[in-house]
Amino acid sequence: MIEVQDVWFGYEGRDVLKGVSFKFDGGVMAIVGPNGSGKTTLVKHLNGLLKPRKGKVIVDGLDTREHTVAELSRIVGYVFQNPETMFFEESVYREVAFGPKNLGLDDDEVERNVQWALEMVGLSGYEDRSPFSLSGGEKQRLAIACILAMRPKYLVLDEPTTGLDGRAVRGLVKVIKGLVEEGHGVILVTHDMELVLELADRVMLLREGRVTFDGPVDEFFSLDLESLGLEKPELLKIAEEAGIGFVRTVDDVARLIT
Ligand SMILES: Nc1ncnc2c1ncn2[C@@H]1O[C@H](COP(=O)(O)OP(=O)(O)OP(=O)(O)O)[C@@H](O)[C@H]1O
Repeated sequence: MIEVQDVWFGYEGRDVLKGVSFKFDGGVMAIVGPNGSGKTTLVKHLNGLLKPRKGKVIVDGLDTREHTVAELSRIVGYVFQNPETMFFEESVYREVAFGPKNLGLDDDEVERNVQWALEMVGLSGYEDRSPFSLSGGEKQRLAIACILAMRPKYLVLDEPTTGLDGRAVRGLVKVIKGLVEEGHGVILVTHDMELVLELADRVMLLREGRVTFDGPVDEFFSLDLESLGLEKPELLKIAEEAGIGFVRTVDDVARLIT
């Protein structure tokens, strides 16, 4: 369980998070909100990269103030925005092995974790490739594998679809669904409403450092999104025009109109 209790945080004396609270115990939660509302700042608290000025973050019983990022990263894995900037090894294998090696796992365990992580993201067979030679979508999946290889229970993905084309996004959606099936809790920070519709069970809306909505995905999409500067997914607009109510996928639409 991730518990965020009345968290306040600011940069240079300016408050960016103003009393954020929520609990997360699994499934897929999307964190959405305008630019600068504090989404990245909030999720950096979940593995201890940032510590609250006031309030608490507890992950599986550990207070993030009392534990290192390395310890907390075994529970909450954080995949950065623009992950390609973090690659530095000459091969995909070495890149993915870096995290588990750093945790002090033995060679067999490192090998097992790397193979499992690459398989989960559909990059088995890419071990000897240079990370820099991969496509945008493959780089995003490699970044996920690097974090997965440390076997965290929860995964935080910060803007994972930025710069990806439709095919790469579909690959990523498949990866995330696979992780959820394996019992991982996933927190998605995103502006991509199509992704929210397809994947999220729950949506949290941040505005100016405060949670202004936290509820099920269908309730979220019944809000006046335009006034929040967010675009309703095309699929939902079509479903509304056809009078079939809330749907999440094209398959739902097909089922409901036949
Ligand atoms: N290291 C930093 N130093 C100073 N100010 C920062 C720093 N990081 C973020 N900020 C400021 O804090 C506020 C919240 O930023 P944050 O990145 O958390 O928002 P966000 O909701 O993730 O935005 P976006 O959707 O644009 O990624 C912004 O005003 C930003 O300029």
